[in-house]
Amino acid sequence: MSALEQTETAAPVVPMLTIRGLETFYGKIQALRGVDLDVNQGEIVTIIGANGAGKSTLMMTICGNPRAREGSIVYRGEDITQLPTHTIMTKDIAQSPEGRRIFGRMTVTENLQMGATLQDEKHYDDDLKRVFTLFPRLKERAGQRGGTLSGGEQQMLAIGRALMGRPKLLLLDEPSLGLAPLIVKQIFEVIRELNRNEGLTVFLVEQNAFHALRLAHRGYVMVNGRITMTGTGRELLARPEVRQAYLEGGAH
Ligand SMILES: Nc1ncnc2c1ncn2[C@@H]1O[C@H](COP(=O)(O)OP(=O)(O)OP(=O)(O)O)[C@@H](O)[C@H]1O
Repeated sequence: MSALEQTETAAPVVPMLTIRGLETFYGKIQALRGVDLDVNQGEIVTIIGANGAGKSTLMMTICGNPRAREGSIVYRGEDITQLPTHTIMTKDIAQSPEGRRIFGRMTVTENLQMGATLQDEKHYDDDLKRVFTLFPRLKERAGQRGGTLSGGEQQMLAIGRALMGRPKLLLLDEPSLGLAPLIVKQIFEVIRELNRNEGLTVFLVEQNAFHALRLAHRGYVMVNGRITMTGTGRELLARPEVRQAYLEGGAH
């Protein structure tokens, strides 16, 4: 195929998130060191790395807390680097944070309602139905308090709550953390479906490199606040350095 044919047939790349030279500090501790990263519309992009590499900090910096000291974050053409978190969250970005942070005393349905507060009420019934279809376990436990759910159900609830905000970009921080392999598989399958069927763009922070790189179109490896490698999920999975550091002996 000629280069021209390739250009004609390839789907256009539409940048969704463009991060350049990002530096984030906690007091004197520098957590991000000149991070460059791109997420295009319709992609699943993952960032993998060891404990303390800076993955969560990157995700939180995208959401404005902590704020970047240097560099820029452009979301769908708009520079959001210095915007407050509550403003960023009105821009069709939803986050499912590490540790889930669901409301333990509220029921499953009430938790989901909290995710819909910025949405038009007319979508509510349909959106609730959609989350219950994606995660039938949540439907079965609709009236149960969040704090009494299993870890896997809490993770489904955190993702479901994020989806109630009708995001165009879904940020997921370690959805596999502490979960049994079968539940991880189920949750990742839902993320794949959302991406394939609805074109949802996903940015996924993960320590579980095996699952994350199999799911993602592209991945980044972070070491000590720096991006050290990038490639397609498949390319990274095949690299000996990645296998040695993040796969061999690891639980997957
Ligand atoms: N609130 C904070 N105050 C001071 N230092 C922090 C704070 N949060 C994170 N750090 C430091 O910033 C660095 C990056 O941490 P971060 O949580 O982003 O890493 P991570 O890659 O997400 O790790 P994990 O996979 O363990 O969640 C670490 O050295 C950590 O100790």
